[in-house]
Amino acid sequence: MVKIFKKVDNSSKSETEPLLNNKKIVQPFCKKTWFILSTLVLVIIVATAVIIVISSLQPKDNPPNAGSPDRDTYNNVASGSKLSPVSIGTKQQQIRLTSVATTNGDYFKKCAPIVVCNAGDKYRSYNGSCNNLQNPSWGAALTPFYRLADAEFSDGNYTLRVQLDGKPLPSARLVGLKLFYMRDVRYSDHNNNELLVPWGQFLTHDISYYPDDIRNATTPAHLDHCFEKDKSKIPSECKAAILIPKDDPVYGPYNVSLFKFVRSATSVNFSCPLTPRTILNRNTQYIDASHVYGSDKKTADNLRTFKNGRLKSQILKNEEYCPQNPNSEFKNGPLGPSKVQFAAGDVNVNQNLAIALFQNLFLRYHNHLADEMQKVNPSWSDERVYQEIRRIMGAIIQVITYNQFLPIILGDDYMKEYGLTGPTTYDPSINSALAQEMTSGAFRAVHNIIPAKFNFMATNYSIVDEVEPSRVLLKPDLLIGNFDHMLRGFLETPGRAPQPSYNNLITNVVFKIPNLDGYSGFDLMSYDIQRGRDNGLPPYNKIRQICGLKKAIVFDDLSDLISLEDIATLKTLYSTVHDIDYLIGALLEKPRNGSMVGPSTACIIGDSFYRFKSGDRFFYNILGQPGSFTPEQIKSLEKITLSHVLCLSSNLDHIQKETFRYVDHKWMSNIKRSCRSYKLDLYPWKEN
Ligand code: HEM
Ligand SMILES: [Ca+2]
Repeated sequence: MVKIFKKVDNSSKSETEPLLNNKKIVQPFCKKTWFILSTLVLVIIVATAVIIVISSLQPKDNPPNAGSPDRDTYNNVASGSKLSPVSIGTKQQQIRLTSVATTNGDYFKKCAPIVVCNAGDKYRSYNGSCNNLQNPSWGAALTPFYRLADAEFSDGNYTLRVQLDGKPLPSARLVGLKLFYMRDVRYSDHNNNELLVPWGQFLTHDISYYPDDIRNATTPAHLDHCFEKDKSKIPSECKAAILIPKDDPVYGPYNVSLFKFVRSATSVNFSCPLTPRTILNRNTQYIDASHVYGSDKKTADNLRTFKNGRLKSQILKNEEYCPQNPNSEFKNGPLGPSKVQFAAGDVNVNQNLAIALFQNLFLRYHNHLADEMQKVNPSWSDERVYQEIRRIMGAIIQVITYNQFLPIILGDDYMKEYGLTGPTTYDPSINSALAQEMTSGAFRAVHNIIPAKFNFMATNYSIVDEVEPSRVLLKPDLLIGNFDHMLRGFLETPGRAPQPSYNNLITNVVFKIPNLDGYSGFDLMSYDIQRGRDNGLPPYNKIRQICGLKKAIVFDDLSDLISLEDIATLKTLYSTVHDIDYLIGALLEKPRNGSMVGPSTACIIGDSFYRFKSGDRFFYNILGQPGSFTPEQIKSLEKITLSHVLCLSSNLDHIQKETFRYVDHKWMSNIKRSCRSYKLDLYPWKEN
């Protein structure tokens, strides 16, 4: 029997009265029941009042997230500390970080171009400007990374940080070796496949790019002189080179004594001499598919056919790929001549096969959607189709990131705590620019899930090739003809379990340059640590404070999150607990259950993605803006998973809905869905 309930005004009676066929049903209701119920209600009211009074007497530095697993940690926050995160709201406690940096406004006061915006624009600008109408340059390409805390340099402005006792920091290579050498322990993650890696990198290239210092383009050659006997001949760039210890198990036998490290370009390269060193992000700092289209109009126009909204492409072995870049500086890259150098919205498209695969997937997806949209709206111009698909692509990358990727990296609890779920309310006071602490620190900690090898898999799941990253640096030729093999390999291989170390190859022999005398190589971890120092990242202990974790006074205070064994090694490397590099602390922290990262990483990632969502006027589920999607369009977009993109842009025919989930093809193949079931419904875009 169906009961329909309707609110009635007469409060002397029960609040809701069941109606059936609009007739009142008389409920049996005796006086005794009425008495018991009202007594019960009275008791509840009194008890609640007592609880409220008691809790209001508690000190104000209560844990922002009482009841969560982080409760103890938050209890340790010094009360009133300027660096403490703030929790807001009562129903769903949310954590907000407050930047304590003093320099975030400098560029905008001194160097930002004057931008005139049209508040009614439906589409994003190419370079991200005019997203925030009060601060039109916020988040635009070629504006500074945001800082949560002031930069830390030993001279305040430029020179790499030193330890509290004045000694130089330990060599980045030495730190990596002592803590992580041959520590590849928990190899496989049987919940997730390897696809998290190319997605993580693809997402990174949407929001971040800072090239090496172009004023010092000759630096690598300079660095050959770092060991001159005549000290006056040693170039100043050597101060940032990464020293390799003599007893290095990999490089020692070849007498390789340093990694050539080139510092990043700063605002000085762009005629804006700010101090301290200020790094400009070359890509738009919104999740807006700028790596597909470009972060400026010239790049975007070069990638367009100007017909039917399509992007330029080339056909190789009967398949569609990104267009060739005839001007690529890597046609004769470190691995020898390369016939294939792709052009895309981000210059790093050819860095390795995984990112090249994803740039190509999204190029294909754009063209597929453009064709479909033209069918739905035959009268639309090339411009209209192109802009509408560009807008949809940005939205799809957001949907996949927030619905599929972040819940795995952060876990559901952090997702809720940092306000990364559900509808979005636009807040123009939020600058969504990418934090330096994120791009040079927290997000790089996810380098720990990069696998040592990429498997190429045939349709029968047999592995036809295993490719080490060192074979694919800046030379994506191998992708041609292997597109589906590579994609299948990522989908069908369990991921590398998150762990403190990076894989052994990427820290030792990746990007090995063959045919050179001696031995030359690259260590991603050394570079990540050094990049943090190059960009003036605050050390780990400072980030702990920003994140509301306990400030350590002595090394042993780290035992709340780091093992005693690792603390013992840290003591041999750093003079004090205040000197530890952020990335190192981030990697050593024990992740919270259900998350892949530790609290000080989750905090910076959580804050960043909160700002990318609430500070982006064009975020896909913000309503009431000229660029907003309609509720029907949002519904259609929210049905999208990465599996849609993979199905439509490859020859794979069955993919699971939870795209990043590892599905053992032997036992669980029935979880996979036919690619025919994945289709973006463009009907809500149909115009009469
Ligand atoms: C095959 C996989 C990957 C490779 C080979 C790779 C390699 C690199 C390299 C060489 C750099 C520049 C290092 C420097 O000189 O500073 C870098 C930067 C970075 N990577 Fe990765 N990475 C991969 C995947 C990922 C993933 C999965 C993430 C995160 C989820 C990530 C996040 C970052 C970030 C945030 C930066 C700095 C951003 C920038 O350069 O603008 N990477 N990566
Ligand atoms: Ca972007």
